[in-house]
Amino acid sequence: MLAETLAAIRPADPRALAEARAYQDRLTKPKGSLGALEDVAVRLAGAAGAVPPPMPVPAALAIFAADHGVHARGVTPWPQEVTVQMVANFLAGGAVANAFAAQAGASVTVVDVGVAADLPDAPGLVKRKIAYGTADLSAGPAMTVDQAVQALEAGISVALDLVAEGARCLITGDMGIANTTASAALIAAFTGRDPAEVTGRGTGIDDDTHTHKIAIVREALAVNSATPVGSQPSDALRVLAGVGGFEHAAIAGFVLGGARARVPVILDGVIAGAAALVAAALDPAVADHCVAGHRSAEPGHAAALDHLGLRPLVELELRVGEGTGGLLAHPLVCAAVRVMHDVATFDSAGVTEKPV
Ligand SMILES: O=C(O)c1ccc[n+]([C@@H]2O[C@H](COP(=O)([O-])O)[C@@H](O)[C@H]2O)c1
Ligand SMILES: Cc1cc2nc[nH]c2cc1C
Repeated sequence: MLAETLAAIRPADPRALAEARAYQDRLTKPKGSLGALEDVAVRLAGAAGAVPPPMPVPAALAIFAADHGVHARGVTPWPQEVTVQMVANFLAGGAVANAFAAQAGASVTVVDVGVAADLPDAPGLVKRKIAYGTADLSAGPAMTVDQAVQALEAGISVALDLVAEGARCLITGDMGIANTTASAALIAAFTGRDPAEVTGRGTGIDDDTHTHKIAIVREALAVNSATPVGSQPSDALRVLAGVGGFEHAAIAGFVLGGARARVPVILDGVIAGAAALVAAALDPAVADHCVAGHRSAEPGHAAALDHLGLRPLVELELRVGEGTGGLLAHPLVCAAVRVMHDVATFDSAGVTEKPV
């Protein structure tokens, strides 16, 4: 399924991109006056191969949940059980992501790809557990390449299923105590930045723990020979398996699945940024199908977005994950596309253009 998906992904359609850009300039507004929103609408036109692009509604949020062996190294103040407890909270509708999803009119699907506990069946829960958490990435590979592929394929099939059910915009979400450590390691590996530049404070840690966390990321990169990453897909898979998490792998698959279905994917925070680097290393064309919902407070997120060439729509110092930043950006993406559907042209409205 991974190979089939990679073979099916197409880059942005250059004709639709050019046509959308030219159309923006004919709408009744000064040229370029909608700033970055014009770029979003043009990007979606290129991704869909249509001008105007389809409205990105309804939206579907998928929260990929997993645990991390590196938790045992003291990289986060939170107990590992919070992952499974928050999964229950998402399913009961009580998390920030649920509130923001209600506001955005988005559905919420929770996917267990590696929580370190058994979960009872529940509406809205998709069970695709690969293992009960990863191994400690600072001691050796976090997972096998085979497990990484299984998690990628879980993400692809969740994306394709949501699109088959009618979703026309996919939003990435994550839950996993300690996953900002794996995110930092992936970002350092794929961007070549130093761990000290891209390792942040996650849910909130003191200076000593932050110094320790940077050292753990360095150990992880060294023990897994995770940098530099070569240009073959097998290199990307090896690095993902070495220092990633199951949710990173699944989110990378979710992004690939959206690109395959030509349905735009709004990326959330640093975990999604790290996962998108994996997806883009597997197929650079996926970036054309992504919108960066926001820029989180984690320093590695900006590094990931720069590497991907994506500009975040919202910057509110959010650092909760779950898909919250992606959900907040959804109405902006809708507004950008609606302009192309609803706004009159200078010709149709009889408005005089600026003399050239
Ligand atoms: O989305 C982000 O950029 C983000 C930044 C910091 C923390 N988080 C969330 O916090 C958890 C990981 O934090 P930590 O400190 O345990 O590595 C995980 O469940 C993430 O969803 C998320
Ligand atoms: C309470 C809590 C909620 C979260 N949501 C995403 N990551 C989280 C981490 C914690 C600790």
